Order: sequence, then structure tokens, then C-alpha cells
Amino acid sequence: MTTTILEARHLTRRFAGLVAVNDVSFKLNQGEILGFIGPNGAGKTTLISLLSGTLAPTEGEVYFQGHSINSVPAYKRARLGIGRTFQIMRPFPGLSVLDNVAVGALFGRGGGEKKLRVAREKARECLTFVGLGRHIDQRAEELGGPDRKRLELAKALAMQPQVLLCDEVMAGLNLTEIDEVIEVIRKVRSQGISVLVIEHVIKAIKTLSDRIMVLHHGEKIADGAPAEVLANQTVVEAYLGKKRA
Ligand SMILES: Nc1ncnc2c1ncn2[C@@H]1O[C@H](COP(=O)(O)OP(=O)(O)OP(=O)(O)O)[C@@H](O)[C@H]1O
Repeated sequence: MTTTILEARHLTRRFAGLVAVNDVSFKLNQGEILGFIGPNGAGKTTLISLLSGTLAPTEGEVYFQGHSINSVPAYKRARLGIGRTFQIMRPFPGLSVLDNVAVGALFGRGGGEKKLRVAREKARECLTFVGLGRHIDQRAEELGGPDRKRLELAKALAMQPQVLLCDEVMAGLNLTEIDEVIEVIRKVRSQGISVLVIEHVIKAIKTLSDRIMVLHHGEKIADGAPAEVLANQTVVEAYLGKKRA
């Protein structure tokens, strides 16, 4: 049986005259990997922010496990089990890689770990899981681009999410690194976590996703099986422009 864990109903977000997200509805199912694509400025990050609670919708509703969470602030959504990564990485400067992730463990699902020692153990596990086990004592800002992406993932995982919202965790990575991140996300899902992945690397999203949803100018233009969606004429035109499609 398919169980919906997170649902958007008619979400709209306006910024002054601009409609960044326009009447978008969708469901994320338990244990599913949902790929989320669209040209630059399509509204993908805005939609993730509406789900994680860092932005409020102008209209519409977000449901988690069947309950509206519109009035639940971002930090409480994290405690409920909605974790996210940020496209622009924000490591805490001056803290070690280990402690950056331990912070995630301290503020995670169910209120987080109470003891720093336990949070650090959890952080160590998550860092090993994403392949950063050898860098735990480094300062976070010393990490290179690909490792910072892994750090973002480890921070979100340390919060023990039930839903993981990934905002371009593969951007700027080479093909080998992309394959490694794909493997990490698959392992995340095999732990029962539902994953929503925003990505521009179409080949990666096609391989990874059970389903793909496409946004264009803030509107949902497709939602379905990866091969079908990527062959959809409206989607091809949105990406390439009508003339070249
Ligand atoms: N805080 C804001 N204030 C004003 N406009 C914003 C704000 N955040 C986003 N926008 C605008 O909303 C639109 C959607 O932006 P968003 O970042 O959600 O797109 P995106 O699909 O994630 O793009 P990209 O793939 O380039 O990251 C853009 O036109 C953007 O300029």
C-alpha cells in the first residue's frame, strides 16, 4: 500500500509581482525518491523552502503524515522529521566537520540528542555514511566543493529525518562523485527515508528517481515515470525552448 508522507496542496508563493510557485500540488510517498527538475528560476528551491518551513506560502497548504503543518515553524518541522540541505552551503565557520554535523544531531527529530557526546557519535556515523569519515577533525570551511556537498547531506541526515529534501547536492561534482552521491541517496532510501531531490543533472535524476516532477515558471508541467516525463514534449520545450525542441 502506498502511504503519503508529505503533501503539497495548491501551494503558491508570490514575491511582490513575481509568482515563484503557482498552485502546485503533489505527494511524496513513503520510501520514494522523487526527482524534481526545472529550468533555472522555475521555483524549485522556493518550493523546498515552503515544505521545510523557511518560507510561508501565499496560498495553499503543506501536510506531513496527514496533518497540516502550515503553522509549524521550520525548526519544529525539523523535529518532526523533515530535513533539508541547502543549495548554498552554510557550514558553521570555526567548527570542525564533526561538530558541524553534531549540531544537526542536537536539533533533529524528536528534539534531537540531549548529550553532546551522543550527538558526536551520531555525527561520526553520518560522516562515515556519506564518505567523509576521514575528515572529521578538519574545519568545515577547509573542505572542498564536493566534500561540502557531502557535509550538507551528513548534517541533514544527523537530524534523523523521515523526509530528506536535497537541493542540488550534485551540482559541480564530476561523474564519479555524482555516482557516489547517487549511492548515498539510495542507501538513505533503503533506511526507509523518503527523498525529494532537486537536480539539474538529468542523467543522474533519471537513474535515481522513482518518479520525476517538473516545474516551469512556477507551475507543475509534468509528474510521472522518469522515461515518460523526460520524453514529454512540453518538458523538452521548457528545457530547450520551442525552436530547438
Ligand atoms: N526571496 C526572494 N525574493 C524575490 N524573488 C525571489 C526570492 N526567492 C526566489 N525568488 C525568485 O523566484 C523565482 C524562483 O526562484 P527559485 O530559486 O525557487 O528557482 P529554482 O528553480 O530553484 O532556480 P535554480 O535552478 O536557478 O536554483 C526566481 O525568479 C527568483 O528570482
